Amino acid sequence: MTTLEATRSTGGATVTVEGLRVQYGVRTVLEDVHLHLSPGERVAVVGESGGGKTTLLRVLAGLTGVTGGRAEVTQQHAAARVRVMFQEDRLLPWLSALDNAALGLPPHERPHAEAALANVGLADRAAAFPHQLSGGQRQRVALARALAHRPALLLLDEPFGALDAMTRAGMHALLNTLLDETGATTLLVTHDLDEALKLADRVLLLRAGRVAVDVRVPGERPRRRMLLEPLRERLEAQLHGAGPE
Ligand SMILES: Nc1ncnc2c1ncn2[C@@H]1O[C@H](COP(=O)(O)OP(=O)(O)OP(=O)(O)O)[C@@H](O)[C@H]1O
Repeated sequence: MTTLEATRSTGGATVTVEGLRVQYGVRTVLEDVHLHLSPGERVAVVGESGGGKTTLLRVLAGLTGVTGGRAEVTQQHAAARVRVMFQEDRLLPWLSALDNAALGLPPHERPHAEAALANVGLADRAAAFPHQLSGGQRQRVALARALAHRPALLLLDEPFGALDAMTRAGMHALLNTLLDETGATTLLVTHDLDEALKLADRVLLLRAGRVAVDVRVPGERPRRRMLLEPLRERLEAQLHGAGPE
């Protein structure tokens, strides 16, 4: 088994969201959201702060209940494996990088964690504890942990928000390679339009709890930045409420 085979998911999940409504008390955070993700599709969700991005991700993770409508994550008509990666690495300080990557896996699946750690370039730091690793390395362990579970749906909530620009660029390249290999359906919440355009095939813009824009990113990956400039400018304007929808 090669390391990439070990972390390859069994294909991507299908996500179906219909008429989704989420309220916290009297406050409506998501309203009449419709969304369909095909297996292997990569979608970025952008939008103003408080627009409901994280809430949508949490609904798909099963962490937040819905008030109305439905949200389903399936694979071949069964519930699909879902993993979430957050802005904070959420590593346990008393566990080694490998033990963190293997957290929650049954013992016979531990080789998947070893393979995932190798895939993020940290095979030689398997015995290191989180405090002995840089911020970028810790996020790579967090990514390895998510991938070791071979998720059919990978949910990323501002996963690189706390990293410096250089480290973030390295993570983008790594994530693109690993996602190509795993085939997982991916939903990325980000504030960074460049990150969205680099990693996703489709960008959703949430405004006031609704999908205001749902646009396909043109061209094949890796995409030339210059070709994306018109879409970037359009999304930038829409993000700040200035552009037409
Ligand atoms: N558990 C909760 N109880 C009450 N209100 C909440 C809860 N979680 C989120 N909210 C509110 O719901 C709204 C949407 O929050 P959410 O985190 O989904 O937005 P977001 O688009 O991800 O924002 P940001 O970009 O700032 O992270 C916000 O106004 C937030 O204060």
